[in-house]
Amino acid sequence: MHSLNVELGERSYPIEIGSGLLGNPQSLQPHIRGKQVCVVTNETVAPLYLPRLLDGLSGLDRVDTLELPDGEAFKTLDTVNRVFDRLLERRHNRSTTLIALGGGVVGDMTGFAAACYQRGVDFIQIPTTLLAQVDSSVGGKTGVNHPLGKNMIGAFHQPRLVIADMDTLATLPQRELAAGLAEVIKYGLICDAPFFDWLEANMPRLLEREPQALAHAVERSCRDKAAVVAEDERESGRRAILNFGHTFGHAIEAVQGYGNWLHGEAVAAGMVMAAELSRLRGDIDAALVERVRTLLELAGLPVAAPEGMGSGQFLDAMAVDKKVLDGRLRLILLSALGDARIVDDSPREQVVEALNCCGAP
Ligand SMILES: NC(=O)c1ccc[n+]([C@@H]2O[C@H](COP(=O)([O-])OP(=O)(O)OC[C@H]3O[C@@H](n4cnc5c(N)ncnc54)[C@H](O)[C@@H]3O)[C@@H](O)[C@H]2O)c1
Ligand SMILES: O=C(O)C(=O)C[C@@H](O)[C@H](O)[C@H](O)COP(=O)(O)O
Ligand SMILES: [Zn+2]
Repeated sequence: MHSLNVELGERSYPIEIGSGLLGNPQSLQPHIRGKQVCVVTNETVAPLYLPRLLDGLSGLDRVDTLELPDGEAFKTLDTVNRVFDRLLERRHNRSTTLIALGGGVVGDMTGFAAACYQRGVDFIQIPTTLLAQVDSSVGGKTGVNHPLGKNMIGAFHQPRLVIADMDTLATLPQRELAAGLAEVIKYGLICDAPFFDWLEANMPRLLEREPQALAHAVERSCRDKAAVVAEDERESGRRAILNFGHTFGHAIEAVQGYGNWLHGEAVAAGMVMAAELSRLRGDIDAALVERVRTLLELAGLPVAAPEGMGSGQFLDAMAVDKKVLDGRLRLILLSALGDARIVDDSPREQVVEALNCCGAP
């Protein structure tokens, strides 16, 4: 087992990465402060992993469970309200701990419920998708979507513990594995050039789910993310680099309808758009853009805009991005492999040209 720490003073917490962690009371129970927990999961993950997790929780006074409907389309306030209903029906108090068992959708909503319930209770992340293990379970961004924009309602609320049990990846559909690889590749691009080189050499091993390769990718990604979050917990500066590809990607998710393009797929295409824009500004060369495209394609990810989605639709949807300041788009662009920065002076025509390069007329 590998253990990392997210260093945030009194809000610091461990990320435990390994095999056989789910049903082990020793990995979980020392981190549960009260004697009550509510496990929030979904209808797909519950039959696969809830019984094993419940073994790891035996001995507590109260263990309630809640199964939410599955899918990005259900990442809404209405669904979070079902968590509040369950907690109130079962008289959970401020000493309760919510446990998110599932992918990023369950994690983001459970974290948001934990941030709000009785003004804030503990929560633990048990991510079961690659994307959630390498990204969404770490860093404390929680929330839900709005029809007009992705993750528009939310809160920063750090978990007390993250447990990434690598065994859960065995049942993940290949399309979901690829979606997680998009965020893994993101770390190489924004802050870890040697990791990008490693990914180029080892992508076939990851796609074959070789345990050592997957464990290395999860650990390295979590390490990279934890370092950025420790520097800037609430995204007042550097943390925004974790949004590389996301302004374009969130536009795709919203315009296509939540769940039609997976988050990781939309981010993959968005990263190519951001790389093209970086090239048009003269910051990186065409050879690096090709490396980005090639690696994403090798991972089985889309590298162009959805069919029929034009640059006008992109720009409209991108105008609600949370990074917009005084009406100006702020985009995360590359200065080099492994080096990203926030840019607020890209002319509209150049953004349109980058979109054109990626198949959006
Ligand atoms: N908070 C953050 O920092 C952050 C970071 C990145 C992404 N996100 C959010 O995360 C969400 C995407 O998360 P995701 O990619 O995990 O999607 P997801 O939560 O929808 O899970 C993908 C699918 O896999 C299923 N599943 C989960 N674990 C499984 C397993 N072990 N075996 C088989 N099936 C399994 C789920 O039921 C779902 O159908 C998006 O809403 C995105 O905005 C948040
Ligand atoms: O943790 C972060 O910070 C991120 O930006 C990680 C992203 O991968 C993630 O998709 C996040 O939810 C995007 O946040 P948003 O604030 O841009 O909606
Ligand atoms: Zn993301």
